[in-house]
Amino acid sequence: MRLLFDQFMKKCEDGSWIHLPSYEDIATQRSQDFSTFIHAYFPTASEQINKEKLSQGRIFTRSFEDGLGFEYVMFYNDAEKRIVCVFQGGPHLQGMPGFFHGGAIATMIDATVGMNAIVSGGIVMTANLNINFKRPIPLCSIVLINSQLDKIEGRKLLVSCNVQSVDEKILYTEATSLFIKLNPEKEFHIKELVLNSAPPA
Ligand SMILES: CCCCCCCC/C=C\CCCCCCCC(=O)SCCNC(=O)CCNC(=O)[C@H](O)C(C)(C)COP(=O)(O)OP(=O)(O)OC[C@H]1O[C@@H](n2cnc3c(N)ncnc32)[C@H](O)[C@@H]1OP(=O)(O)O
Repeated sequence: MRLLFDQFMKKCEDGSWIHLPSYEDIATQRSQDFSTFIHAYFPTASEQINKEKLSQGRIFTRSFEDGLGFEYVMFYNDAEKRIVCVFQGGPHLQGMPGFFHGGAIATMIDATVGMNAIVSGGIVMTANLNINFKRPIPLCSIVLINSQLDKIEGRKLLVSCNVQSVDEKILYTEATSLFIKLNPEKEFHIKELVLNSAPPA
């Protein structure tokens, strides 16, 4: 994992790739904006969200103890509209004995294509996610999740993705997704927010 991280960090040196911040980096810097964000985009639902619970909110993929759940880092290439996620799931993501749970794989795919759609299109939500599980992924192995923005049609963003072994010899999973941009008139400049929270390359 460290070796792959260093290889991608090297690619960041000429500015073609960007090491994306973790959700915690964004949340720590902008948690005071979360209520404003919810109120702007989900005015009806905002009344149903318990403010106390909101302050305890944690992104699902970062809610496990270190090393047991989702360990990952994402890199973004703006020119190619690609995000590569280097993912090493921990032992608490087991489904069939010895392999990752399909829901855990789906979660990481959603997080990766979702981040691609967010930096490309602003505030979006997943409307559809289609996944073909082609080979089981051995528990605790390191994989690459390669996502690509294919098309933007009005409010719709189509993002595809595959999950491969690090040597690219095994294709584990393929997915396509549809994201819908919410209330475009209330632009939240999420791309700047995400990129400005980026840790130094
Ligand atoms: C201060 C801080 C700020 C924030 C910080 C953020 C930091 C970010 C960093 C890190 C994030 C990590 C990233 C995670 C990513 C994960 C994302 C998720 O998992 S999202 C959860 C699951 N998704 C839902 O819960 C959606 C539920 N669905 C809805 O809310 C609506 O259905 C929605 C918004 C998707 C669309 O509803 P409408 O009312 O806006 O739009 P309509 O008119 O229905 O659809 C627009 C067009 O799209 C088509 N469409 C909609 N859904 C479709 C579908 N399922 N299949 C095909 N077409 C569909 C429609 O037919 C329509 O097309 P025509 O304009 O007529 O051509």
